[in-house]
Amino acid sequence: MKKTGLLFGSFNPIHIGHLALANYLMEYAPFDEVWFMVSPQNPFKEHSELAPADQRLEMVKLATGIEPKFKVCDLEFDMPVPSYTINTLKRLSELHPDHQFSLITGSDNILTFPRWHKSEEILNNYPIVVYPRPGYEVNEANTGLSKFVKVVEAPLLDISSTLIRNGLNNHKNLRFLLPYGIFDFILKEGLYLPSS
Ligand SMILES: Nc1ncnc2c1ncn2[C@@H]1O[C@H](COP(=O)(O)OP(=O)(O)OP(=O)(O)O)[C@@H](O)[C@H]1O
Ligand SMILES: O=C(O)c1ccc[n+]([C@@H]2O[C@H](COP(=O)([O-])O)[C@@H](O)[C@H]2O)c1
Repeated sequence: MKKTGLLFGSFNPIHIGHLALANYLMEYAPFDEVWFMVSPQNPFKEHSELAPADQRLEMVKLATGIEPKFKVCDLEFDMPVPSYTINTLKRLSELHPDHQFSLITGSDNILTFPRWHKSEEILNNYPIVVYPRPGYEVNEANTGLSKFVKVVEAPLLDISSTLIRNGLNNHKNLRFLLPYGIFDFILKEGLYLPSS
């Protein structure tokens, strides 16, 4: 069985915080592979704040292509929106019986987890690896999900896609907060600019 970590996200856009985390967990969880699952529509996010899904996917491919143990998954592109994680997990397990999937998620997301669609079913069937994000204190006791959730320490960069979008919106050059090639892609495609 291939131990596979699933990093679900909107990746709006992908930034070096995502890559650093995936890299660290690949080595220290450890995982044989980390799959970046690009969600076209997070059930909790406004459609209007998201760049087109195809361009977000393209950026994730561009950013991760250099690492053979990173895979990009567009399975949710052919599934109903919004993207409910339980449906994707079930589909993945059917398609890849030789993989043992774990969900990787930040403490920001685990705090809303009880409101996720069929969250109990996720808990009962998939290990969840949670890492703390600044401002979202979490430990095995306060998640209330202790039995199924493993909290891991990972070095984190205090960067978010929101910070990137806001900066770009203010004409800031944030080239080095983004994986190689992504800043140029964003400029070329005219994403996240005041006029777009
Ligand atoms: N700097 C970071 N370090 C570690 N994990 C991160 C970081 N930024 C995001 N993540 C995690 O990556 C996953 C996908 O995140 P997402 O695409 O929502 O990025 P985000 O930066 O949180 O975006 P936004 O600011 O738009 O909400 C989530 O589990 C999130 O917790
Ligand atoms: O399944 C749900 O009910 C659910 C509720 C909230 C978020 N999610 C998923 O969690 C992932 C993280 O989203 P984001 O936008 O914070 O990167 C993304 O894949 C969402 O579709 C899933």
